[in-house]
Amino acid sequence: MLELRNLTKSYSNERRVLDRLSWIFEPGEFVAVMGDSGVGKSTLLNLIAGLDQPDPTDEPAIIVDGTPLASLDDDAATRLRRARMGFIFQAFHVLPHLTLQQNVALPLLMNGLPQGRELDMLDAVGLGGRGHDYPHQLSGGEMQRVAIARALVHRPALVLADEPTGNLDPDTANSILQLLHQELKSSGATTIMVTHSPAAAARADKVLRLTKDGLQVTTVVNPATQ
Ligand SMILES: Nc1ncnc2c1ncn2[C@@H]1O[C@H](COP(=O)(O)OP(=O)(O)OP(=O)(O)O)[C@@H](O)[C@H]1O
Repeated sequence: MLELRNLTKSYSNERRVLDRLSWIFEPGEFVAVMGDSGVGKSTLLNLIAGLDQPDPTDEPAIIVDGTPLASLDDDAATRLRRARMGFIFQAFHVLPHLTLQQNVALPLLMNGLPQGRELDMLDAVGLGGRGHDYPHQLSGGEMQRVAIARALVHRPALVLADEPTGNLDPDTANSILQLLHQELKSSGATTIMVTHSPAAAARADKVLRLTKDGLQVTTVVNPATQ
């Protein structure tokens, strides 16, 4: 589904953040990415999302569904991102001037898909009946639920999540993770979740631990994820 080949990223010719990282993400796999602060976890997500460019290499470094990202022009990359990816990023805030229903419907609108599924998604995340509310009327946990609904509404093949429970209390974080896990498994999306939380990582099928020297892989044996 997604292949990384010798993915390398340096900022301003200084230290390399990612150094020849290679990995294959299988369809439907839920993978947690962990590692020390500054090791390059968010950089990895940004590169996969096409929000930042890797160092140039001879062979393609990021291949999505067999297509090298670097072979796409800006328009084609935007279309791929819009149609095939869902984001749960702090930077992709829920838009304050749109209702929850309008926020969740945005990916449908942008992909020219029929409207309607946003209501099912709001129901699925426990916010059915609140579609006409505005984001400022929500708690932090509810806001994350909206972000999850919006990330999944257009049935993306690849979901990228950066610390989806980072600023939530443990109980809320746990219920959000449970919800995310359930929605991801029912949609069959490949998921890459950056997290510092061992509890969050324990829900994943695999944990990639980025280190300054390379990559360690832990396979999480968690009956709840099978
Ligand atoms: N735009 C940028 N310009 C220069 N350096 C950057 C830029 N973005 C990130 N870095 C540096 O790259 C390194 C990796 O950053 P990144 O945000 O990917 O780390 P992280 O593993 O996600 O960290 P954390 O767990 O603290 O969020 C850091 O040293 C950071 O300062």
